[in-house]
Amino acid sequence: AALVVHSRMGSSFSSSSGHLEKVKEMLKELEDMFATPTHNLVLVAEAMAAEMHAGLASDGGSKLKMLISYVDNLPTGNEEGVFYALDLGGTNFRVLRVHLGGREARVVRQEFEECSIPPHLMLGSSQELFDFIAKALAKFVATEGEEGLHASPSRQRELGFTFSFPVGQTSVASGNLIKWTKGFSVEDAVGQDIVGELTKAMKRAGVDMRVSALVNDTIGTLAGGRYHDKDVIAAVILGTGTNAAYVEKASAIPKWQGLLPKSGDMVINTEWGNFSTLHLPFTELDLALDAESLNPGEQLYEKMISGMYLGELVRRGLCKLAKEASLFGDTVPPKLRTPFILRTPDMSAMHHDTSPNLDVVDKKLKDLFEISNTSIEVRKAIVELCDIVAVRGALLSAAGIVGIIKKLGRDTAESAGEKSVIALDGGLYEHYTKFRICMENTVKELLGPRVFDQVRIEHSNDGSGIGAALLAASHSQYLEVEEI
Ligand SMILES: Nc1ncnc2c1ncn2[C@@H]1O[C@H](COP(=O)(O)OP(=O)(O)O)[C@@H](O)[C@H]1O
Ligand SMILES: O=P(O)(O)OC[C@H]1O[C@@H](O)[C@H](O)[C@@H](O)[C@@H]1O
Repeated sequence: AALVVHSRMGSSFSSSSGHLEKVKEMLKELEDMFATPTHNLVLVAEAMAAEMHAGLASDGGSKLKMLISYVDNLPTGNEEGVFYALDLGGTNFRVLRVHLGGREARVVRQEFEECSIPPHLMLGSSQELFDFIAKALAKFVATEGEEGLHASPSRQRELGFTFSFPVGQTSVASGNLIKWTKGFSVEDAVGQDIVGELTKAMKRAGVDMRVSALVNDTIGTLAGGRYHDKDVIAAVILGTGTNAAYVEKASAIPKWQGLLPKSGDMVINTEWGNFSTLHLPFTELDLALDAESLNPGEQLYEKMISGMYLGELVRRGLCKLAKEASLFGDTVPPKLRTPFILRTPDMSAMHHDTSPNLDVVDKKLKDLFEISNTSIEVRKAIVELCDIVAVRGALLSAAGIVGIIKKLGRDTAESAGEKSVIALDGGLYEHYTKFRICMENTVKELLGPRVFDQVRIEHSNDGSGIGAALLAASHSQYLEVEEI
């Protein structure tokens, strides 16, 4: 395979004294530990495709749950009316109102409110979490003006619920929470029907609304992406967590016991964050992060790639350099030991610092760790560490995407006729430029130019919100009535 060429700050860092010599040596060790050469990426991609097959063959057949979404037809573009969407992600929570105007008008109007999820609710009770969501929804519904009433007169409002956690769907509008991921651990919600929990909370909050679709955010993004581009076949989220969904042939799902859908398609939520293979470059930093996480042994691929964890991996690398190479002098600055104090946005800001004296790095060190008077060489070492961690995440994300393309048999010159569009979203993808560029370049390197010509990676901004509203519309209770 072609040599993967990716941006590396690399050799700009030179040593001027003994301790810097040790820092440089250790950075080289870390670079070797994090290395994912091309032949490795090819094996990771092949392992992803194989695990996808295994996960479709039987429940428990793979670390990839390959969850059936019961979404067997994606939006047509004809959807009309006012629909609501709730989008519960790993960091943010949004309520949306979308006025759909059908094929011509498309999205007539979209309003939304976003807020960060109070951290204590991520570790509290199910009722506290869902009451918070329902109360925010009640407040937002109250702002609906005349327009909404005209668009959907005397109808019970309907809602698409985007829920960014693994759910064992029992229908398109019901499903039981399998486990929490990222920073959530609301124990009494595990195993519960998420729609049931929300419906009870909406009643308590006086909201008269029906949940007509419960979808993972990757499915919402896929639906939102397909709404604008018929060639969208998969969606990937690189946000607080990471995941992918794609359109599978219903006949290629041995574990599917239901009737084959008319469309012949079934959207699958791969839950690829839980992917694992021997070909992943596990380092001591990954093992320690996993052991001390809320979900040890779970989501190992996600913990190497996604926004919740990249900054934490850099922090752990800095601790190692401080302890073993005296990066910041004879002691380890106390704040450096605080888990998750270095968030990925901070890492990204340092990584993208183009100032001659790396002033952004200097400011972050002061603001976050109360570390000052660092030399330019130390700051360059920190940027180099950010690059090592980010590049590995980008390379592994690219290998995952190529794995899906392989699973769909679209990685060969024979399939060159078919366009394959991958809808991408998530705050990490959207804001971490070096990560995004490295990932996209790597997909191209791994597929080769001919096949890559038929593959497009598109940013589907906020696809999951619109997508959830579209899926609510296409599964509306009123739709059946009209059809009859
Ligand atoms: N400037 C940034 N640089 C790098 N990563 C970022 C930046 N801003 C946000 N992120 C990452 O994106 C994540 C938020 O992703 P987003 O998709 O917006 O929300 P959610 O994960 O809740 O769906 C954050 O957890 C953070 O890790
Ligand atoms: O949008 P977020 O919060 O980054 O979530 C991305 C993924 O995060 C993973 O942890 C969840 O298991 C997935 O279901 C989800 O799609």
